[in-house]
Amino acid sequence: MASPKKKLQGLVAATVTPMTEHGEINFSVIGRYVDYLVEEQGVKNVFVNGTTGEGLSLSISERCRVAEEWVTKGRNKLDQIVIHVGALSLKESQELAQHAAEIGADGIAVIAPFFLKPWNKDVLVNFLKEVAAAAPALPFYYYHIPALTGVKIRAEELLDGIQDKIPSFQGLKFSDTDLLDFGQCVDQNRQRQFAFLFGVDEQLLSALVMGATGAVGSTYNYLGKKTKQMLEAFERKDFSSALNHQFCIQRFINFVVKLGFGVSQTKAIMTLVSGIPMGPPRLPLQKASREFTDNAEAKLKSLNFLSCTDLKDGDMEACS
Ligand SMILES: CC(=O)N[C@H](C=O)[C@@H](O)[C@H](O)[C@H](O)CO
Ligand SMILES: CC(=O)C(=O)O
Repeated sequence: MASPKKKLQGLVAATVTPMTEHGEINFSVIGRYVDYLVEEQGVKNVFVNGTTGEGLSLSISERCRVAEEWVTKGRNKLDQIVIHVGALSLKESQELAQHAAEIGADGIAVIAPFFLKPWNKDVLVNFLKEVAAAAPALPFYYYHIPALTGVKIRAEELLDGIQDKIPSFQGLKFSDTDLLDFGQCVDQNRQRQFAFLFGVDEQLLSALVMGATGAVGSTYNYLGKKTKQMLEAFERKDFSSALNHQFCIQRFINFVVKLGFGVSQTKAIMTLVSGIPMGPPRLPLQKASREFTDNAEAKLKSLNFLSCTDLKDGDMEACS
């Protein structure tokens, strides 16, 4: 699948990695997961082994097997499967990149190494370049997530001249709230066909205004359909509807953020909404509490985000 790819756009679900109660990867439900995303959420792109997928908590061989399962089960159903291959060890990252190419993934993404860190742009670009070179035919995306990596080199600075160093560079996954940096990434690269994928789901509308061409996020697993309504409203320049949709999504995210929201909670919500057992996360994460799940369920219902037969009439909060 190394032929030139059509641009990655629209929604991309950052997938969770299903696990058994004993903490082993539950490969057997990935086929159902693909069908759920496509049929129930209308989401046809996935980002595998990233933050939400606990990629950095998996062994290299587990990461390879998870990637293989998504590629196998997603064949002829998904549009694009991007594999996150970032690692602290350049060698491991290269091995994962090469593996992604061999199995026919559609792209690879890499975060900045975050223990021994690159302290300037040139060093970071050199690291990324070495990874990209292990899979030169695969579209390469830089995954900017400074709050988690602690690497705060601005994306705008990183993108300057990057294609000279990394010919397969295809875009940016921007998981930060600095819209000045994001806007300048778009503004300074208008002539290039880069994908600008935004990664803060609660602020996607602002990023669309700044020129985002798509979005990668955890909530598109279960709010994909809702978020598509916002994208469609934005496309037809119905900004007031688009804002209503964003506010509805924000009401949910704001609610769960206050309860404590992360990968564990995403797994619990996704289990609840899809009916597919995603299982607990792996240590150091802890399983979401029953109380969290009950509260999240009630909120999803009150916002009309879940099909529910016993909603009270005239529920003022419901979002259409
Ligand atoms: C840190 C993190 O996991 N960010 C995700 C993707 O980048 C987002 O999809 C968030 O989960 C989402 O925006 C909710 O805050
Ligand atoms: C959210 C996201 O993009 C990730 O899980 O990596």
